[in-house]
Amino acid sequence: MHALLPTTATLPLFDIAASRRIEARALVHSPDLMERAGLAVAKLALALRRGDGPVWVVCGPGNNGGDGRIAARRLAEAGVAAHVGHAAPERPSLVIDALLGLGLSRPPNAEMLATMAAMQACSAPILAVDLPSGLLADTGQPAGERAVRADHTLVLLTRKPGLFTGEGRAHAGRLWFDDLRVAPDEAPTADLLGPAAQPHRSPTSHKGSHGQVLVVGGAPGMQGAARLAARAALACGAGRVYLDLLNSRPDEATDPGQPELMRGTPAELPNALGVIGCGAGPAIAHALPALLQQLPRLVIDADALNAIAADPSLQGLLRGRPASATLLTPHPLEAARLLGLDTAGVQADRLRAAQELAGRLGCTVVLKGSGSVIASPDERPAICASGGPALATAGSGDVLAGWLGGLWAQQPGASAHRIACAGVDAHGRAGEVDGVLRASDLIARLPDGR
Ligand SMILES: NC(=O)C1=CN([C@@H]2O[C@H](COP(=O)(O)OP(=O)(O)OC[C@H]3O[C@@H](n4cnc5c(N)ncnc54)[C@H](O)[C@@H]3O)[C@@H](O)[C@H]2O)[C@@H](O)CC1
Ligand SMILES: Nc1ncnc2c1ncn2[C@@H]1O[C@H](COP(=O)(O)OP(=O)(O)O)[C@@H](O)[C@H]1O
Repeated sequence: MHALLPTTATLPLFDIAASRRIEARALVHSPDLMERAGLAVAKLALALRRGDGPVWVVCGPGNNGGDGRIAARRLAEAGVAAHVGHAAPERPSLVIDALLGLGLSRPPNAEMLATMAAMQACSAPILAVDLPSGLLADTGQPAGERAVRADHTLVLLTRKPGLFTGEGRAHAGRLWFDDLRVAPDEAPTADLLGPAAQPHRSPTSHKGSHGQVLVVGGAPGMQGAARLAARAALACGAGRVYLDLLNSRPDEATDPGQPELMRGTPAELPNALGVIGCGAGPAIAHALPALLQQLPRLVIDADALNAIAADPSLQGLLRGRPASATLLTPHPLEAARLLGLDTAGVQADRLRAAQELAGRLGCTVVLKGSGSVIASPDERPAICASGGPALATAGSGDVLAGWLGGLWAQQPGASAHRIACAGVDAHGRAGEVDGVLRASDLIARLPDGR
């Protein structure tokens, strides 16, 4: 058993169907899986309980409840009072939530909701078994009006995608994992991102070796967005970074605070990697047909995504681009516009929404938000568990777009999917600070992308 985050390597995630298959095959050789699960829960409970009071074990009707009952027996064997039932004992030292796990199949009824509310009202920490009760393992959304908000979750046998995206992070608390000594014997449903290896930077390299980035955006009043993207591409290590500020005066400074940035246009830089849309406003719509047809690699963000959502002919141009040449970075509302859904429809199943969008438009998609999802045609999707609420600040998405552009400019042979995985994870890790972060500070925190 060990803490799951931060990850030091990319790890496999398995959805409910895959977890069931793995469990069924493992049970043939290891019929004592539930004993192992209960023992692991009891061990963690002993480490987590606060004070000397009894442990309250809330068991449901299925195997999740079975794990809880075994944990209660093991705790009793260790000399700790374990109270199994749906009413809280006096001053519990810990609550074990073994009400519902992988088998959650419908919104919890009133009785279940009342038990969940009673657990939540307890002052003792909550340890969820496998999943916080009421949270859907595949999507990270509550099945009904609420799911348990645990302080800790001990994930068993397989890591489930819903723990890392959508509402999963907010409900699971600190994540622990025990594989119950079973090695998964099928391909994962998705990857949980670990840190990417840094690309090599040759001692004889020169600025021409590290690519060109052209940032197109920053209409009057929103120039900061494009400047943040350009600064991030520069900080990442791109050899040359140019800005094309939309509707700017010819004598307007590109970025007074960043003298390394240069002015450039798509016509002058036909081989540059384009980062387009940051702070662009509606004016980007006119520039998009040429950008989509001319620039070999594109990171498309913000207003460029909205313009594409509103214009089927731009969607056609996007679909006509070569494979692995385009990376879209929508937040949930932008993704909803592109899919013709509302935001709730996207958030209801983020993995599926990102895959659907990637398939429809033939692009790599980074669906941003807690647990960003990376999806591409013909690639296994990935979920990024790094990042946190410090990233919920204006401009952090512009920094991401610029960072992705800077990484990709330096690695022209890498697929859009690989760049997205590497860049999103680095961006998330740089954003893991207590309190608040300004987008420009985020650039300083990002490791250089060599
Ligand atoms: N079988 C084994 O050996 C192992 C089982 N494990 C545990 O088993 C769990 C899965 O067990 P189950 O498949 O029995 O699933 P659960 O225990 O999660 O739930 C299934 C039961 O809950 C009921 N139910 C589902 N949704 C409900 C709702 N909204 N309101 C009321 N009742 C509802 C179902 O009708 C069924 O009776 C895992 O999450 C994990 O905790 C793991 O320990 C691995 C080993
Ligand atoms: N609570 C959070 N947890 C993890 N990442 C977050 C969170 N809030 C925001 N982010 C990340 O911050 C970035 C915000 O991007 P975006 O919404 O486009 O902002 P902006 O347009 O202001 O730059 C995305 O990469 C998103 O995934």
